[in-house]
Order: sequence, then structure tokens, then C-alpha cells
Amino acid sequence: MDVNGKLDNLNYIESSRISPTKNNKKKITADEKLYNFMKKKHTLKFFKIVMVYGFKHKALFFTVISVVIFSALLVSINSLLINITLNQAQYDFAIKNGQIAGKNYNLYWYYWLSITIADLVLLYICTFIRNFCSIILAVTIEVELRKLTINRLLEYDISYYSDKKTGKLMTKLVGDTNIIGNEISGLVSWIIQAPLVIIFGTTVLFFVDVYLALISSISVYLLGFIIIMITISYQKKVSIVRDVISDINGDVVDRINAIKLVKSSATRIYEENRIKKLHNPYIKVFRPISKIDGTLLAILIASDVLINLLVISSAALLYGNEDINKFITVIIPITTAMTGLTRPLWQIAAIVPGLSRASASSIKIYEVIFKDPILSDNEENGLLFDQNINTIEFRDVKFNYPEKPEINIVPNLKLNFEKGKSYAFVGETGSGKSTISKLLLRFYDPTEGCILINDVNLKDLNLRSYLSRVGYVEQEPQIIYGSVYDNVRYGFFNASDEEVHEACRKAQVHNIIMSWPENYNTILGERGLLLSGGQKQRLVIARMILRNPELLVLDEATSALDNIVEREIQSQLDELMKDKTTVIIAHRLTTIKNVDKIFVLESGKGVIQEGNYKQLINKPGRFKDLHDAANS
Ligand SMILES: Nc1ncnc2c1ncn2[C@@H]1O[C@H](COP(=O)(O)OP(=O)(O)OP(=O)(O)O)[C@@H](O)[C@H]1O
Repeated sequence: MDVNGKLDNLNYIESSRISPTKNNKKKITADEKLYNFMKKKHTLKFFKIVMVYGFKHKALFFTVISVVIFSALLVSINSLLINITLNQAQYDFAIKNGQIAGKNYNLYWYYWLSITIADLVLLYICTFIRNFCSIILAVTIEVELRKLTINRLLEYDISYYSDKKTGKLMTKLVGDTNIIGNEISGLVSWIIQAPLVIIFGTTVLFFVDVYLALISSISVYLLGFIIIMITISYQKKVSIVRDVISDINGDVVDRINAIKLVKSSATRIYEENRIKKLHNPYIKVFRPISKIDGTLLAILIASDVLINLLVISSAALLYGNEDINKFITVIIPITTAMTGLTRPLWQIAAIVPGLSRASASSIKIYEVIFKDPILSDNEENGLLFDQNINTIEFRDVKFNYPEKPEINIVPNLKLNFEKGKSYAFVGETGSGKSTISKLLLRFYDPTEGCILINDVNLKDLNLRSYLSRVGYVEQEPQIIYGSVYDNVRYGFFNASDEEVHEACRKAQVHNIIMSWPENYNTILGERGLLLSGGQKQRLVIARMILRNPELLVLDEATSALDNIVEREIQSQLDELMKDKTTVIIAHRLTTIKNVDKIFVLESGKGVIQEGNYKQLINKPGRFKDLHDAANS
């Protein structure tokens, strides 16, 4: 497959783009608008997420809201009906006994029964629609939020990952988005429905008695306010829990990734004890949460009784001395209505833990999705690189890792790579060899100076269009969970089966694959655990042979292979390297005998020697020392 046809094959760049001019201003998509809106500062992040995505899925969102409002109305109608019925019963009873009490609503039992049945049937239908729609809405929001989080994580530059544990990221990616999704369905309903029932309910009270309605409304709203304050302090504590759980997950995943070390060091008991200790802060942070939970429950139980007592005593004070009939007429509907009023408060209290968890998780998700990447891949606005890589220049490049800005790794590097030539970097460990390959792949930008590709700053290029021409084999071969086909084709998805086989033949791995039970369809374990180091490296080399890139960056590409296999693969690599620009990072000097130019690096000094193999072994200096040491 020829190099120039590669972009089409990879479906990398849309055909409408023109190179090398900058792309036209792109129309902002609905998702981007939402993203920009979400980005604006807001303390109630969870509600913002719900609102933003709710408006995106208007039909579902407004169905839920309408049904919730209607349900609240139905609940209040039911409560009003009970009041009227009690009044009517009182009136009928009094009339029968020759007294006057209650109010005549002319409510016959069959009216009351029909309205109640209709109300309950409607309430049942509303509850069904509310639950159905809110669950679908919640799952939709969860998926969208997870997609956004994954997309953002993929956009971040490599330095974002160097100080993050996989488990911590997974907690955010799966745990937090899942919590938000789980809580949305319940919260959207109850957060709207419960306050509405309280508002409608207190309004009903005013029909019974204004003074008592005032007393009970003030008490109920005061209690509601206390619950909200408790929710805020609850949320702060839950946020700490999310931090602790994310630390624990990070640690556990880290140890699982290092399972070979744990096994070979026989440290199982040590790890068990360590993980036990690791959970101590987790138990600790739950103490204040349990206190708040207990306080909330105690306040609710006490308030339920106290508010009823307050209302009854007030009724007794107001009407007890005056008229027993008036007292009874008022007290029965008021106490019944009060039950309907405190129920939503219990419902709000029940969602406090979920609401707090969702708020804490929203803050965590915001931290991921709104972190500005240090390095942009210029996907939208970069210069499209649609030419061959003719020249590569490191112009006065200085580099310090962002994680260790005080240490200068590359001091003032001036290099020129020509098309079709091969270059090698050698030097003591830590001298910055791999750093140069990372700069070439734009994992990082130089701290000072620039890297020019065909005289264009690499920083300005659409990174995808440039990297589609670059092949990289690193010290630790990256194997993904999937079949051999998935692994070899990765990044070059349209390659045919035969092309994959051919690449594997060249990388001396075809026969090994054919000996596996399902040959090329064999699923390779997570992180390639089923493979030997050499097999992994051969697969990665096959991946690169298939890509047939213009620029090869080989960072100790054959380090895991034995000498015989290395020689065989080296000849295939030599074949692949023909007419291609190659940058080799090497420890074994034998692998770079034929390269056009060797650069010898020293920590903090940069390039201290350069020349071809023959020149350097005959010159006293670091290379000769390395060579002599390797051959002694
Ligand atoms: N992500 C990073 N953050 C901070 N410092 C780093 C990072 N990666 C590497 N370094 C440091 O940069 C220096 C150069 O590392 P580099 O991997 O380029 O060396 P190398 O010459 O390839 O070493 P080796 O031969 O052992 O592979 C080392 O001191 C290393 O500790």
C-alpha cells in the first residue's frame, strides 16, 4: 500500500480539507454549545448537568417535568378530597344528631369514590410514565457524560497521565458518571414533586384555616430549609468520600497491574494488610456522614411530632375555649393535611445521600472535562500535513518535563534529519534518548526552540495528519485487549487479512500465531499477558510494517528479542527502513552499525559526539567507551 494513499485508507482526514491553509471556521455543533455552556462557572454542577442535557433531550425532560407537576397536583387533589370528605362526614353526622358542625359540600359518597378512583388511576399512569421516562433520560445523560469524559481524556496530552493512576481515572470515568446517572431518575422526580406537593398542600390548608395554615406552613418550610442546609454539609463530606474511594481504586488497580511483582515477591500478606490500612480513612470519613444522617433522621422524627403538636395546641388555644365544634371542624382536616405535608419532607430527606453523591461526582467529572489540555492536537485548526516528510529539524530545542520543570533534560539541541536517512541515539541511561522520540511524536512540545517538519513548526500541524506518516515502536510494546487482527490493524483499520498476514510473516510472528488455537482470531489478554515479551514486540513490529510509515521511530524496538530472532527481524526492519527516515534509540550498538549518523548523548549536556559507526569507534570518546565496554 503506498504511503500517499494512506490518508484515504485510514479515513483520517475529511476530503473537504485543503492543505496547507488553515481550515475554515467550523460551525459550532450543538454538543459544543452545550459544552461551552457547561463550562461557565456554576456551583450547582449536578443541576447544571441535568439542565444542560435535559434541554438537549427536551421531549424526555419536559415529559418528566410535566408528569411530575401533574402528579403533585393529583396528590394534592387527593389530600383536598380527604379534607372535604371529612368535613362532609362531620356535617352529615352532626345533622343526624340535630347539631350544626362542619360544612356541607354536597359530596355524595359515589362522587367521592369516582373522583378518588380517577385520581388514583391517573396517579398510577403518571408514576409509570415518570419512572419510565426519567430512567431513560438518566441513562441517556449517563452515556453522554461518559462519552464526553472519555473524549476529553483522549484529548489530554501524555503528561496528564504520568501522575494519574488508572484506577483513579476509572473511578471518574465509570464510577462518577454512573452515580450521576443512577441519581438523576429519582432526583428529577422527587426534587420537583416533593416541593410542589408541599406548596399545593399548604395552599389547601389555607382553605381550612388561615391561622393554622400559617403556623403549619412556616414550620414545614423551616424544616425544609434545615434539610437543605444539612444536604449542603452532607455533600461536602461525600465529596471527601469520593476522593478517598478514588485513591483506593487507584492504588488497587496499580497493584493489580503489578501482579507479577506481587506474586514473584510473595507479598500477598503484605498487600492484604496494606489494603486493610488503606481503607482506614474510608471508614473514618463515613463517621461525620453517619452523624449527619442520624441528625437528619432525628430532626425529621422529632419535627413530625412537634409540628403536629404545635398545630393541635395552636388550634386548642385559638378555638378550644370558644367552640368545640369549630375546634373539631378545623383540627381533623388540618392534622390529615399535615400528614400529606410531612411525607414529601421525608422523601426529600431520603434523596439527600443520593443528591450529595451526585453533586460530589459532578464536581469530579467537571475536573476532568474542563481541564484545559496543555497541548492541542490541532484537530480543528491545524495545518493539514499532506506532503512527504522531507526534512526534520530540531532548532535550538530545550526541554524540561512539565512534571519536573526544574530539570533540563534536553539542552539546546540542533539536529537535522534528511529524508531516507537513518539516525541513532545512544548514551547512558537517563541521557534523554527516549525523550527525543517523544518530542518527535509530539507527546510534548519543546520548552524552548521548535521542531520543524518540512520547515513548518510541528506545533502548528494537524497532529493526526502528521502521525499517520510516522511509525513508532517503543520499549514496552502496547498490546490491546482484542484479537491478533485488532492488534496488528490498530491505526490502520482498512488493511485486509492478507496484508495483516504478510506483515506478521515479515515480523517473524506468523508461524507463532498459526500455532495458537484460533490463529489470527485469538484474543490477546489484557495488556498482552498471554504473550511473551518477544512475541509482543514482534506483533508491534508487524503493526508498523503494515502501516509502512515514512518516518520510523524505533525506541529499543528489538530489546526483548533474543540475538538470533533480533538478527532475523533486524533484516526485515532494514528492508522497511530502506528509503525511509529512521530514528533509532539503541542500547545494543550492534543494531546501529549501518545507520547514517549516530548521536551520542550525555545527561544535561545533549549531543557530545556525532558521526557514523566506523568514525566513532575509532575516535576516543564516550561512544568508543560504550563500544569497548560492550565488547569486553
Ligand atoms: N514523564 C516524565 N516526567 C519527568 N521526568 C521524566 C519523564 N520521563 C523521563 N523523565 C526523566 O528524563 C530523563 C531522560 O529520560 P529518557 O527516558 O529520555 O532517558 P533514556 O536515555 O531514554 O533512558 P534509558 O536508556 O534508560 O531508556 C530521565 O532522567 C528521566 O527520569
